[in-house]
Formats: sequence, C-alpha cells, structure tokens
Amino acid sequence: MLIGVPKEIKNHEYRVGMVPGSVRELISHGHQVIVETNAGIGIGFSDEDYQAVGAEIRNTAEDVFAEADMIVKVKEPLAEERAKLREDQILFTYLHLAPDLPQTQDLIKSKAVCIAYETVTSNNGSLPLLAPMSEVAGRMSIQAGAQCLEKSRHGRGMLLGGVPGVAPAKVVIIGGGVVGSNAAQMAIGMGAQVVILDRSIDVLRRLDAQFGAQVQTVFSSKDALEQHVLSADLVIGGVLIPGAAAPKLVTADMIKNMKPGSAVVDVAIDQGGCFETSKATTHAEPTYLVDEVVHYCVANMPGAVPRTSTFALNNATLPFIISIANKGYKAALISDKHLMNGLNVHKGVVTNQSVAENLGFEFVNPADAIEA
Ligand SMILES: NC(=O)C1=CN([C@@H]2O[C@H](COP(=O)(O)OP(=O)(O)OC[C@H]3O[C@@H](n4cnc5c(N)ncnc54)[C@H](O)[C@@H]3O)[C@@H](O)[C@H]2O)C=CC1
Ligand SMILES: CC(=O)C(=O)O
Ligand SMILES: [Mg+2]
Repeated sequence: MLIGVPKEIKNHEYRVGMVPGSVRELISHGHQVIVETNAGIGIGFSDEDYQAVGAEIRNTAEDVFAEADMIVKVKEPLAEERAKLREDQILFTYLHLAPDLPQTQDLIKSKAVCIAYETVTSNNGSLPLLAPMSEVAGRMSIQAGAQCLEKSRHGRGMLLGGVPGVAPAKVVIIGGGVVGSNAAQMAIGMGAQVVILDRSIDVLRRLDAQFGAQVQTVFSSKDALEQHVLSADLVIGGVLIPGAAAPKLVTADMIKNMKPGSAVVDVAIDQGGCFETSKATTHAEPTYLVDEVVHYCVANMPGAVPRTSTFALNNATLPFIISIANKGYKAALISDKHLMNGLNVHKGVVTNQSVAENLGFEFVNPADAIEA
C-alpha cells in the first residue's frame, strides 16, 4: 500500500502522523511511504531522517493526497485538506465529527473511507488511540489552569498549592477518566485541594483506590456539580460520551455565579465542550473571558508538546496502520471489531451511531456498509 503523511496545518500543530521509526516498520512490511516536505520539522525530524528509512518526500500536500492510498494524519482534516480527499481513499486520523457538521458533510461528499482514532475501542472498554493524548491533555490542563489563575491572565491571582499559612486553590475535575485522573495526579502534586466528579461509581472507586484521601470523589448529580463548580477556583472539563457531542454540564448561569477570576479548562472542547460558554480556541490565543471567568478551550492541547505527543500517539496507532496496510481496510476492519468501531464515514454514509444521531444522518452499520 502507498501511505501518505501530510504536514499538519492546524494552528500551532507540530505533531506528525508518523515518526521515521514507524515509517521504517511499514517499509519493512513491503509498503511505500510518501511524506510531505518538512512534515516532521517542528519536532526535529528532517526530510533526510525520513529518506534515511526509505520514505520519499513530496513537495506539496496536493501530491501526497493525489498519490496515497491511505492518508495518516493527527488532527481532523481542515476544509482545504478535505477538498483533496479522493473517492475510496482511506483517511486515518482524529475526526471528532459529532460537533462538526461541515466536516461530516465534506467527508460524506468525498466518498473516502474515514476511520477516526478517537472511536477505536479495546477489550477493556478503553479508547486506546485517544488515551495517550488524553494523558497529555489531562496533565497539561493543570499547567494551563494554573497560568489562567495568574493576575496577568485576568485570574484571581492564586497559586494552586498556596503556601504555608495560606489555603491552596480548589480544583474541580468533571469526568474521572483518562483526562480527569491525569489532571488529578498533577493537581495533587502541586498541592491543590482536588475534587473529582463522575457519574460512574466504578470510576469513582478506581480514583479512590488510586488517590485515597488526596482527592474527594463525588457522584456527578446536578446538585453536586453546581455546588462544587460555584466554590471552585479552577474547573477542568474532561467528560466523554464516546463519539457523541459532550453534554453541556456547566451552564452559562453557573459560570455567571462563579467567583470573579476563577478559571475553566474545557479539555472536552474537541467534542464540542462541556461548558455552555465554551468556544474552541487556539494555542496562539488560548483564553477569553466570560463574566470574569477565564476560559481555556484549546482543541489540540497535545500540539503544545508535539514531540512527546507524536511518539505517544504513534506508539498506539502503528499496529493499526500496519494492519490496514497489510490486509487492506476491509479485511483489517472485519478481523478487528475494535478497529471497525473507528469507521465513522464510509464512501458517503455515516457509520458511527452517535455521529449520525447528533447530526441527523441515517446510520448505516459499519459491517453492512463495507460489504455493500
Ligand atoms: N482538547 C484536547 O486537546 C484533547 C481533548 N481530549 C478530550 O477529552 C475528553 C475526555 O477524554 P478521556 O478522559 O480520554 O475520556 P474517558 O472516557 O477516559 O473519560 C470520560 C469520563 O467522563 C465521564 N462522564 C461522562 N458523562 C459524565 C457526566 N455527565 N458527569 C460526570 N462525568 C461524566 C465518564 O464516566 C468517564 O469516566 C474527550 O472529549 C477527548 O476527546 C482528549 C485529548 C486532547
Ligand atoms: C485528541 C485530540 O483531539 C488531540 O490530541 O488533539
Ligand atoms: Mg482535540
């Protein structure tokens, strides 16, 4: 198979779909890889590094999209990338379609085979291609939130951990999955007072076993959520209903009633966000104010630490890339129900139930779609 790796074009996005080590593995399986010039330059991989392991370099994204059987990326394709997709071409990347009608419409129109990292599943119920980036974003959310509390960012002027004789900040984490538990680990390390809400008792049990008395675990009822959000200095949003748009758990009214200078970090923004007042921001301009509450809503947080993130992501994606390349996408999907769950759009039809329901498209079972 001919696999193409374009350079990412989202604002301040320096991750790349494949590192040279992964390219080497694919070539050892008998495949060809073309890489857009400077695709890895932001994390220290030159064109020569890719050529040294057998890749060919192309000067433009047009060339990569025109030639490749499968495109391997990081972020969802932007409009100008979507316009380059071809019928039957395989696209393997993050998509986050549920809150994104224009992208979904374009992918349908392209008739490409679109497999999303974030809905690939595993036997233990986790999302193996989302988890590494959620680890990064969860850890970063506390760094980002700590900066938002600084006076220069219009925050309350509080140090997360306080100092002896002065109370620490109260950090409230909504969603205790991968983002939430990694955020908790960092917040505890910085000495904050930490509360985590989740609506899964099993998740709360796991957090209790992991962190003991260092966190307060809370069942996420409307009442509890309101009580803790209103008394928080920093709120981290890390909820997920796989494939679906994030529930708007924190209303605009609740934001209005938070303390002036408090901060919210909406990690779930890539699924539309869990604060009613959230709108996606970029690393160039990460924050804005609503009712004196600092909002940080960057949809590609791991892009800020692209070297760590690229390796973490590529470690997880490589086995699936090899499987698709070796078997062809149909056999790869049929042989692995977890990879099949990644199929979101197939040659003009929507094959993810949550995406179809959220956006009002007809849902076609992925197995039926690829047999058709
Ligand atoms: N902004 C960014 O750069 C990044 C964003 N993300 C996003 O972060 C979000 C969280 O991802 P993960 O932690 O990997 O998901 P996860 O599935 O590990 O955890 C989500 C948690 O939310 C909980 N939850 C669902 N509904 C809830 C509710 N009503 N109240 C309280 N808890 C609720 C679930 O029980 C689960 O424990 C996803 O939307 C993901 O796409 C992940 C990586 C980077
Ligand atoms: C998960 C995701 O959207 C990201 O890593 O940017
Ligand atoms: Mg994202």
